[in-house]
Amino acid sequence: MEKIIINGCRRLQGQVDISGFKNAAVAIIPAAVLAGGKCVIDNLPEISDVKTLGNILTNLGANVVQIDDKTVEIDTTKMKQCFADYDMAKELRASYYLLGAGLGRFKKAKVIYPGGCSIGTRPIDQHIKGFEAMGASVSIEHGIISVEAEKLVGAEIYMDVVSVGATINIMLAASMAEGNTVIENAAKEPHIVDVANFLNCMGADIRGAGTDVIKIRGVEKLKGCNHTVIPDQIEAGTYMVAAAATGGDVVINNVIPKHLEAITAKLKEMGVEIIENGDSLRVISSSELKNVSIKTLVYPGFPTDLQQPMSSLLTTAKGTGVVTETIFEGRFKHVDELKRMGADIKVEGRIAVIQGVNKLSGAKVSASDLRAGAALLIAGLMAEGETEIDNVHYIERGYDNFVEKLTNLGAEIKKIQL
Ligand SMILES: CC(=O)N[C@H]1[C@@H](OP(=O)(O)OP(=O)(O)OC[C@H]2O[C@@H](n3ccc(=O)[nH]c3=O)[C@H](O)[C@@H]2O)O[C@H](CO)[C@@H](O)[C@@H]1O
Ligand SMILES: C=C(OP(=O)(O)O)C(=O)O
Repeated sequence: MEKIIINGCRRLQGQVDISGFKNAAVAIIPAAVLAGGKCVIDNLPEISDVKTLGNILTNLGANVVQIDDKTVEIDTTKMKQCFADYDMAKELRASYYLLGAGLGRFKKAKVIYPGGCSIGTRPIDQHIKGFEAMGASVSIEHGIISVEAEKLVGAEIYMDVVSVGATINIMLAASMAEGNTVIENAAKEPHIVDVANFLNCMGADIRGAGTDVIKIRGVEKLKGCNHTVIPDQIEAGTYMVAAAATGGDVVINNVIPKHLEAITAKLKEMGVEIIENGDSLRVISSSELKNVSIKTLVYPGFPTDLQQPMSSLLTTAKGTGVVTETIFEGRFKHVDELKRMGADIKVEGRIAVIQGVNKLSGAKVSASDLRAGAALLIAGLMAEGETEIDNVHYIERGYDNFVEKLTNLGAEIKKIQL
């Protein structure tokens, strides 16, 4: 077992380079199944979700070669089917992208019902609705989802809820369906655009990604290609919050500032100075920050993945902040841990009311999920004394080399093996 130990109250200063986007990478790796050829994917984050997906593809007959720390070559030529190993696939939610990719290439696939972090229910009815509209039959038995189509045919699909996962899964399948697919009320997140760019580079014909209407003309065959994953907006946002929370002055490199507008606006509202310079943002905190309210929304709204880290920052901001989580009902599990550190937070359903206190104090806390872990890292950096965080494996699902990156910024943080 591993733990993180942080000695708090150190001002973060310096520069940090942001890695490739986890939530794009975990869709792009399964998408390589569609190529039936060799793809080279770089700027991948060094995180456990990426490693697990590489292992799943290897197990399915793909040749996955690590070229360097951030680059893999995936050759899916010899793959014959897409029935993912149960135990491997249950490690992460994103294994469900093998459904869309397998359906597109082999006209069938089997994957465990979504696993990953426990942040509330992760329904897939919109994915199923899309697959069925294209002529697939879908069954769920013993926790395994099976999809199969004699003929996959493009369709007009109106999404009842805006879903990132369903939009991507339908794009994957539709890329190799016969005829045209239109996804209405599609999600617009940056990772949708990145996956669409990857598919188009493989020879797909997708237009409109990044808007709420995506049009896909199915093609018979795709081919391998090279792709660079976009920067991780959530990792970037987490370091922005960490800088703000420690009275810091940090330059965050390799970002797309447009993807960070929601978090930038909120931090500015709190009194943080943010200076944009090309693909870098400099975050300069002030001694007294004002509390704000946030409401998680689909892109370009405030991302649910940053709600927990942001909540830590609000615990010592002056006044009252209201956090409304509209996407995942189980995303307040970090709150009890923050209270252990002295935070004043009341949760009522999907709303948390945070009353700013003077300081947090270090404590032994436990990460319940990936972004709860990020929230506790930030709280530990803010707190007086020592904070001990367990369940480090959750944080490693999504944060590339975070101990090294934070140490380089002046944090006193170490990982210990027990
Ligand atoms: C909109 C949103 O913020 N999506 C985030 C969500 O994507 P993820 O793809 O996991 O979640 P979705 O975007 O699919 O879910 C959005 C909402 O739609 C609901 N839903 C989803 C699918 C479905 O078939 N039926 C249904 O009702 C979900 O319960 C949720 O309330 O987590 C990812 C990983 O943290 C993030 O990268 C995404 O940005
Ligand atoms: C919850 C997350 O990931 P996943 O949906 O892959 O579990 C996340 O990235 O915050």
